[in-house]
Amino acid sequence: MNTLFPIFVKAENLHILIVGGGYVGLEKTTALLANSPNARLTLVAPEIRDEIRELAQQYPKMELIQEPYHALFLADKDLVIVGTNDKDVNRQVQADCKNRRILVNVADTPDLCDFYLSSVVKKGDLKIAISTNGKSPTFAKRFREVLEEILPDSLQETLDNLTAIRNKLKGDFVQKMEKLNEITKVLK
Ligand SMILES: C[C@@]1(CC(=O)O)C2=NC(=C\c3[nH]c(c(CCC(=O)O)c3CC(=O)O)Cc3[nH]c(c(CC(=O)O)c3CCC(=O)O)/C=C3\N/C(=C\2)[C@@H](CCC(=O)O)[C@]3(C)CC(=O)O)/[C@H]1CCC(=O)O
Ligand SMILES: NC(=O)c1ccc[n+]([C@@H]2O[C@H](COP(=O)([O-])OP(=O)(O)OC[C@H]3O[C@@H](n4cnc5c(N)ncnc54)[C@H](O)[C@@H]3O)[C@@H](O)[C@H]2O)c1
Repeated sequence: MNTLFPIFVKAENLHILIVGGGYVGLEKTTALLANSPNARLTLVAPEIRDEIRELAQQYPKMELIQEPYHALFLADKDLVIVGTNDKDVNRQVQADCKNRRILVNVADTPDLCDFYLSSVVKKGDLKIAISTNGKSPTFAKRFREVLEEILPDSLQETLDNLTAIRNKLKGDFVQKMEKLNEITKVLK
């Protein structure tokens, strides 16, 4: 059964810890910054890839700590993503997070994840997150490419127009809702 509940997080309101500075650390850092360039990120690992160091130079709210993980690094963190090449470390981080009620993603172990990252389609203000319930991240990536190809750039204009109409509409909540539903029938 697919019981995942999708939400859109204002990552800039959070302090996120990434544990591991290899390919997985790079992939998850890139995904976060591509969507939320103002997110406060701390990455901890004894070895950190050069590409991650370059990102840290471009994003002032990203901090690197070149040390092995310690539970003390969880202080003040809201969300954690772990992807080291040491399964015991990954499991320890997950257990420490659970003890502190911090949401955690263990990249290579879906069963230990409180949340998954998704493939993200972006057309201006429209954002679509795709998940396959962990079944095939590659399918999610390919489906993102399909949607990116077929969604027209004019979507932003539609959204801007609808915002303008929404702000101008008079009447109570129900009247506004009925009007907006009427106007957008052509989109079906
Ligand atoms: C969507 C995306 C978001 C992102 O990471 O930003 C994402 N993985 C992406 C790519 C990708 N990851 C992997 C490949 C190699 C091919 C393959 O295995 O398919 C490719 C393809 C590539 O890179 O081309 C390997 C892999 N991934 C996971 C495992 C462990 C396992 O399944 O057991 C392994 C095996 C590791 C090993 O073998 O050791 C697990 C997860 N990966 C997820 C997300 C979560 C489920 C999302 C969902 O519900 O669909 C979940 C559960 C946890 C998480 O990571 O959050 C991003 C595409 C972004 C884009 O381009 O749009
Ligand atoms: N979910 C995914 O998308 C995905 C994709 C590919 C691989 N994986 C899996 O994720 C794991 C990591 O892969 P990788 O390619 O990033 O490995 P990698 O070898 O490139 O990097 C491992 C990183 O873990 C760090 N590390 C090791 N011990 C640590 C500790 N005690 N504290 C903090 N950091 C520590 C290392 O310093 C290094 O930065 C592998 O098990 C791999 O199979 C997951």
